[in-house]
Amino acid sequence: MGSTPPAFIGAEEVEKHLHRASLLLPALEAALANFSAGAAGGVVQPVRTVLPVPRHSGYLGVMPAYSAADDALTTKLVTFYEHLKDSSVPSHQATVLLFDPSNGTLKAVLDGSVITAKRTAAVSAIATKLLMPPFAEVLCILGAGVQAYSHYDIFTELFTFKEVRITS
Ligand SMILES: NC(=O)C1=CN([C@@H]2O[C@H](COP(=O)(O)OP(=O)(O)OC[C@H]3O[C@@H](n4cnc5c(N)ncnc54)[C@H](O)[C@@H]3O)[C@@H](O)[C@H]2O)C=CC1
Ligand SMILES: O=C(O)C1=NCCCC1
Repeated sequence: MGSTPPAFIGAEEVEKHLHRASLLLPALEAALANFSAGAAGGVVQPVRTVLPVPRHSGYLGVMPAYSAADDALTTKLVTFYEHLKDSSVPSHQATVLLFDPSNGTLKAVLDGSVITAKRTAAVSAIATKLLMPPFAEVLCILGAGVQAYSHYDIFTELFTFKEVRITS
């Protein structure tokens, strides 16, 4: 590790930077296009490694990626556990590590849970923008957890629905 300790960017600060979910769209659209372009797009993103923790009904996922276009080297670490009723611990918890790609120094440790919530919903919204039939007027959400909220936020920011139905 370099002499300067890595910055720690907590959930509140991440949330502040991404206060409108749609702020993520341009960066994600570019990243998805780069990924889809194969080697020419300069994205290296191996399939996520998932380590089961069967004794505790959980998993640890490791998700490294490098983007040449952004010169960004990062990995997300995400745990996801069977959600126990009334548990105060979220079923999914994540941390993002950001490295200096030129020398491998760890530059920042970011809360990854807000990023996971908003990124996942934003990618759903991008797919929906391309695939949604023009006459769609009801938004249906299965589940009422973290992703339900983040999907509700961005979908109602970007599209107009007559009705929202949530089942959980
Ligand atoms: N592809 C991706 O990048 C990501 C995918 N996910 C996935 O999205 C899903 C939701 O994640 P979170 O909202 O963070 O979880 P969460 O634990 O916060 O919420 C899950 C919700 O689903 C409800 N639920 C459980 N079984 C159900 C059923 N049979 N029918 C209807 N509702 C049911 C629960 O009551 C709860 O409201 C999970 O499957 C998760 O693994 C989550 C994060 C990223
Ligand atoms: O991409 C993610 O983040 C996750 N995907 C599926 C399950 C847990 C988290």
